[in-house]
Amino acid sequence: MAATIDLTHDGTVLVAMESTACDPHHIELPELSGVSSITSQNESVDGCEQQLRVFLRVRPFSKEELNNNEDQGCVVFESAETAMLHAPKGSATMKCSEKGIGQQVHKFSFTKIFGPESTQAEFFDGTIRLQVQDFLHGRNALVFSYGVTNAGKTHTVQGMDVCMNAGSTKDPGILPRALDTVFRHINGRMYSHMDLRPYLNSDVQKLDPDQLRLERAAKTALFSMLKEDSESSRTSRSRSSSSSSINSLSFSGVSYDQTVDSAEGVISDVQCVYSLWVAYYEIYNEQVYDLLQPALSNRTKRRAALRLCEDSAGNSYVRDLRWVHVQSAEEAAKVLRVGNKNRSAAATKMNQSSSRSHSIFSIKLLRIEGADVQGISELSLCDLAGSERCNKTQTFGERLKEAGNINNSLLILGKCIAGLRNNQGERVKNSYIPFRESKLTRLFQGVFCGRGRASMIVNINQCASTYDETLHVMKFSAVAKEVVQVIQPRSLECLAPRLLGRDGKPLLNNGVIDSQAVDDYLSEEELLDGDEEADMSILPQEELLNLVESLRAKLMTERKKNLLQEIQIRREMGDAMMQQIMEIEELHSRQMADLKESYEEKMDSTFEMYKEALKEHAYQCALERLEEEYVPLEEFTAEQDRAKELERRVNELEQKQRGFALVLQQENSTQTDLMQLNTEETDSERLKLLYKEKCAVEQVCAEKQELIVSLEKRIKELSETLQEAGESYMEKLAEVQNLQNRLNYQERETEHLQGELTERVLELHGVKEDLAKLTRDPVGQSRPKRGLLVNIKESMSSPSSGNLCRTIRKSVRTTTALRKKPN
Ligand SMILES: Nc1ncnc2c1ncn2[C@@H]1O[C@H](COP(=O)(O)OP(=O)(O)OP(=O)(O)O)[C@@H](O)[C@H]1O
Repeated sequence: MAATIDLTHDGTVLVAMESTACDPHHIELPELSGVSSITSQNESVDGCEQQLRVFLRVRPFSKEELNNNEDQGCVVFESAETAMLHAPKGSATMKCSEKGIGQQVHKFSFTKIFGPESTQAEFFDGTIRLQVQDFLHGRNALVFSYGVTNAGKTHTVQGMDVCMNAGSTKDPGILPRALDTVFRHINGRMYSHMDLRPYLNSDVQKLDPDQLRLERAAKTALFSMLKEDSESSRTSRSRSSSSSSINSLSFSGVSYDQTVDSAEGVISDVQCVYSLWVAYYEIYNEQVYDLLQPALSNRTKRRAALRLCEDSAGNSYVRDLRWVHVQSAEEAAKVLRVGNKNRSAAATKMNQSSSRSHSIFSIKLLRIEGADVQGISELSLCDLAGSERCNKTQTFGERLKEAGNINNSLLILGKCIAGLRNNQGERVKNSYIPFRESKLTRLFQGVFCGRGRASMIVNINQCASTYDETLHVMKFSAVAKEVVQVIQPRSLECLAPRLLGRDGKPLLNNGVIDSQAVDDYLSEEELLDGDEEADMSILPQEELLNLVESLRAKLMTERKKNLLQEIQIRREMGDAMMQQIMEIEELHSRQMADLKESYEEKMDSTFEMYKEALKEHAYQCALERLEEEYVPLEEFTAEQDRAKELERRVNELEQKQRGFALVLQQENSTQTDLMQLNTEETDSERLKLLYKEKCAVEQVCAEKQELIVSLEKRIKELSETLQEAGESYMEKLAEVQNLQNRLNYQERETEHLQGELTERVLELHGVKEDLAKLTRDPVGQSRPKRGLLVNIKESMSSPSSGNLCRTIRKSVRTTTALRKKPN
């Protein structure tokens, strides 16, 4: 249950009381005249805001610690309210600060600081004496000690010898001193019978003679556990029957200052008598055990775990917890010693007598006038188990489990305190406070939320080796100090408790239970899970039947409401999913279009690139060849002219040769004639000339022939180069073709994906229809009520919603595939 926020008319934001904080039947009761006159002069006015009081107590070093060089000046006191913590070398804090994370020095302020030299008396007077006075004046009070293991919590709460389970207390702590103060205060006004016993959270039960006999026997049995000699018992009994006196106190170290009490104002109403009851229990491994119940078995020393319940107003109490009527401080001390014997203490590495549980000593004071109980108040002193780091303390097995539970409940206490702090202030957030997550916080939820005053004692040692843990505790206390408690007005808290008989029926007429009010105050959680922890046994049978009927009706309404809510949520979920799927689909199509476009662009550009490259290549090749075979034009023309000239001359010469041949033939024929006629000298000269001419012509012919051959060779080479260029062009053309084929393949794939998308859309329509059918289901159909989340999960796993899930999964797979594909 979270603390609610109340915005008052003047704009101040307060942490208001929880529903557990006030009793419906109490509200109806008129304020009692006798109560209002009992007002504490030292505390703040009722109904106001008050900061949680946080006291720091620093214990002195032991000899062993001094020998181990634990004194490194880690704790320095600046004033009576401020202390500085200096990180020692080697601590995690120092290492962090060396790396630039965090600081080496931390400053903390407290309501008051008590140094190592402070005495138990000084501490009591400066811290909870006022709360004890408040308790005597009818107000609830809670004091809890918090700190790492071996920091001195038990010493502070119980004192030197009590915490060691030894005999009498030499140097008593706040608990024996509180008891002492109470007994001195009510001295001479003790209610001599034990027939009025505390019941549930803040009610009183009238015991009949049988119950009374049992109560007496139980008390005797309890004290006999201490195996004290009969002499001392007799003395005790005689003292019990008489009024309490200073000499009767068992806490030998308590020194009593009469002036303090007189200054606080003694209750003027002499008609009032008091009955005092105490209980002593522990929370060990998240189980509540009564420290005053004998163990179930001698071997295991375990007792039955008790249940934590809530009364009809939501106030927590421990069911079947043993309340012992005490009539003197000595009896109270005995109760404490019996409980301490049973307390789960085991030696840890850091503390030879370490408390492994949160122990709570509760005192209930009944204010009786005539036959009526006018008021009841409770003072609880809680000695929390020490937080510890498991590796440092070398914790194993059972000890490790204990440490885990201890640390967890302290963590939740821290969360609750931080939650209370966060829920107050200017910009309030009504955040959830996890009171119900641990037994400890559940028990004290009421006090934290205004049903009394709480104060915290922070115990620390100054050892360098536990510096980091100590710093953590100090940080926790800094948060706690910011918590502002809004204390309920006395008019609500100090009203008379109900007086109930053996069968639980209220004995007072004006204490009639308003079933409607109970209905209103029962939380929804209790209604739904039928938790056995809401104790209804206090209601009479008729009321119970009415209550059951009204609860059944309420349950039906709740179920209907839940079903409608479920349908609404399903519809909203369906719409949200549809919206999501549409968005995914749109995204897909956009991605596909983009993809297609980019592929096309890529292909075009690649094609263009290859084309360009091919052209370039061909051009380059041509250029190279041209360079190799380049002949200037004039030279080529001149050469051609020469060739033509030579050809012409060859032709001329050939004609001439043919002419000569004819001539020679003719001359040969005539030569025979002339030979006879001409002289031999002329013939030979002509022949020589002709022969010379013939040789010259033949030489020119041969030259021309060579030139022709070389030209033909060049022509052949050129045609080969051309052929090569053609082949490489063909190759490039083939590559381009290949790329074109790939582009076609990609296009086909894109079409395929689009087809799949269309299929998904059709499936979606199917799912939408399923949802619509679901929505049309009749509202009144009874279904097993197992919680909204479970039903939603079931519906999601049902065959109809299976399609939806598959669709979503497929969509997600497609998206993932698409994301991967482009690369
Ligand atoms: N103010 C003090 N003066 C002298 N001795 C002290 C003081 N406070 C604590 N000590 C001693 O220190 C030791 C550890 O104290 P104590 O057992 O109270 O620690 P604790 O915090 O209760 O430890 P745990 O959480 O493990 O039970 C005891 O021997 C106790 O006597």
